[in-house]
Amino acid sequence: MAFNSLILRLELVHSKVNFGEVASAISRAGGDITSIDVIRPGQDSSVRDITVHVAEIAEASLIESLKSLAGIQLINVSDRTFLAHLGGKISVQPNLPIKNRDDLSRVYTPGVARVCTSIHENPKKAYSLTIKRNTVAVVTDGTAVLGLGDIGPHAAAPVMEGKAMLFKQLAGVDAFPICLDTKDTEEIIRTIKAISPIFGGINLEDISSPRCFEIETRLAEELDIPVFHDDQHGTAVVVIAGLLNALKVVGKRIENVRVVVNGIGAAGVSICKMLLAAGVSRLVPVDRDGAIIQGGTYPHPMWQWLADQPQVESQPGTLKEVIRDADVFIGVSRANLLNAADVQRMAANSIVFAMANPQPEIAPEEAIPHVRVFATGRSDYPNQINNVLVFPGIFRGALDCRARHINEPMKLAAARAIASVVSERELNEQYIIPSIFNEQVVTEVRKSVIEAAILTGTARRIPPDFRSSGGAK
Ligand SMILES: NC(=O)C1=CN([C@@H]2O[C@H](COP(=O)(O)OP(=O)(O)OC[C@H]3O[C@@H](n4cnc5c(N)ncnc54)[C@H](O)[C@@H]3O)[C@@H](O)[C@H]2O)C=CC1
Ligand SMILES: CC(=O)C(=O)O
Ligand SMILES: [Mg+2]
Repeated sequence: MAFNSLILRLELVHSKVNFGEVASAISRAGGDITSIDVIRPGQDSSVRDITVHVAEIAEASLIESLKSLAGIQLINVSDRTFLAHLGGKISVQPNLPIKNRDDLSRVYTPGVARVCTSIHENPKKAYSLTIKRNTVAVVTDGTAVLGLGDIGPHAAAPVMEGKAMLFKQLAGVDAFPICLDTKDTEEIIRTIKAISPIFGGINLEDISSPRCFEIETRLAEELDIPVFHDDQHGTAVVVIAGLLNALKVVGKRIENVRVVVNGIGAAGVSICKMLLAAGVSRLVPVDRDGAIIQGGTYPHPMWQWLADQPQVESQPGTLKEVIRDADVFIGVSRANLLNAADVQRMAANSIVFAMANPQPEIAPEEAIPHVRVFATGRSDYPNQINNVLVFPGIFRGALDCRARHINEPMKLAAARAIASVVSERELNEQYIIPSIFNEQVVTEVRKSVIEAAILTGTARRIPPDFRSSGGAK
C-alpha cells in the first residue's frame, strides 16, 4: 500500500475544539501524526502544521473528517512530494568562482575568445574545453509521460527534472531537461539536431509511439552522439536483467517460457525485440485490441515486424484469455487491467512484472499471493524494475568512451551487468534486481558498456582505466 506524508495547516478555535479531538479524528481516519509545529499561538485560536503519515487511499477521507469538525479551519494541505518540487529540483552551478577581474578575463572575454578559436579550428576540442563530454539532454514532447499519457511539455517537466537528478546523483552525468512544445516528428528531429552541439548524448523520454521510433532512428543516423530512447531501451534492458534473475529463482529456462507482453508501445516493442534476441521462443504481444498474432496484418510497422516473427504465437485472444498458462507477464501498458483470478490462471511459479507507472497493471496486494516473483516500476515495493537502473550507467559508459551509438551488444551487456550485481547467494523472490542505491550498478553497467562499445568499434576513445589492461581496472 502506498503512503504519503501530508502537512496540514489548521486553525483551531479553542472554544469549539481542542487538539485531542483533532488528533483522535486523524487517528480514526487512519493517519499517524509524526510532528506538530505551532505556527501562530493565540488565546482564542492557534495555527498549527501537523505532519501526518497516511495511506494514499485514506487521504481524502482524513481531510473530509477534519473539515467536518466544528472549530477547525483547514488552511492548507501540502504533501512533502509537492514541497520537494518547489522551485524545481535542479540548478546549474559554476565549476570555478569568479573572484576578480583577472578571473573574469580568463573565463569570459577576452580570454574565452582564444578557446573559441581553438574549438573552431578543431571541433573535437569541444569535448575537452566545454561541458559537452559530460552533458546529456533529456528531451520530451510530453506525449507519453509515465502512464499519464499526453499531458504536455509543462506537465512533463517534473519527470525530466527527476531524470536529470538521477543522472547526476547516480552517475555524475550533467543532464538538462528539454520539454518541447511540438508533437511534429520533423520539427522534433530538427530541434534536437539544432540544439545537439552542446550535448554529448541525447536521452529521449516519454515520447509516444509510433513517432518515437522514427525520431530515434533518424536522430541516431543523423547525429554523431548517442541517442537513446529510455522508455524503449532502458526499460527493455532492465526487464531482461530482472527476467534473467527471476528465471533462476523459479528454475525455468528462457527458451522454454511463454511470455505475454501487454502494451506494445515504446517500451513494449523494445522489450519484445530484446526478449527474442535473448532466446524467448513463445511470445504473445498484446495491445488494446488483443494479441498481435503471427501472420496478422497491422498498420503499425513495429507490430507488423512482430507479426512476421516465428516465435510470436498465432492464436488470437484478449489479454484475459492469453494470460492463461503464461509463465511470464510483462505489463508496460496502463493501470488495473488484471485481477487475482487472471494471474491465478498463469502457469505454476509465474513471474509478473507489472510496470505501468505510477499504478501497475495489477495491484501488488492482489497479485503477490498468487505469483512466485512479482515486480513493479515503483520504489515503494520490493523488486523495482525501472529504467533508472539503466540510463545513468549506460550514458556514463557511452560518454566515457565517446561512443557514437548505444548498440544492441552494449544494451545486452548492460542487462547482464545489472543481473550480475545480485549474487546467486542473495537471489530470492523478493530480490531479483539490485537497488538503484547499490553503487555497484553504475560501476558494472559502465564497465560492461565500454567493453562492448570497444569490441563493436563504436567507441571513439579508450578511457584511462581501460588503457593498459584491455579492460577496466
Ligand atoms: N517501469 C519502468 O521503468 C517503465 C515503465 N513504463 C510504463 O509503461 C507504460 C507504457 O509506457 P510507454 O511504452 O512509454 O507508452 P506508449 O504510449 O508508447 O505505449 C503504451 C501502449 O500501451 C497500449 N495500451 C493502452 N491501454 C492498453 C490496454 N488496456 N491493453 C493493452 N495495451 C494497452 C497503448 O495502445 C500503447 O501501445 C507506462 O505506464 C509507463 O509508465 C514505461 C517505461 C519504463
Ligand atoms: C520510468 C519511466 O521512464 C516511465 O514510466 O515512463
Ligand atoms: Mg519514461
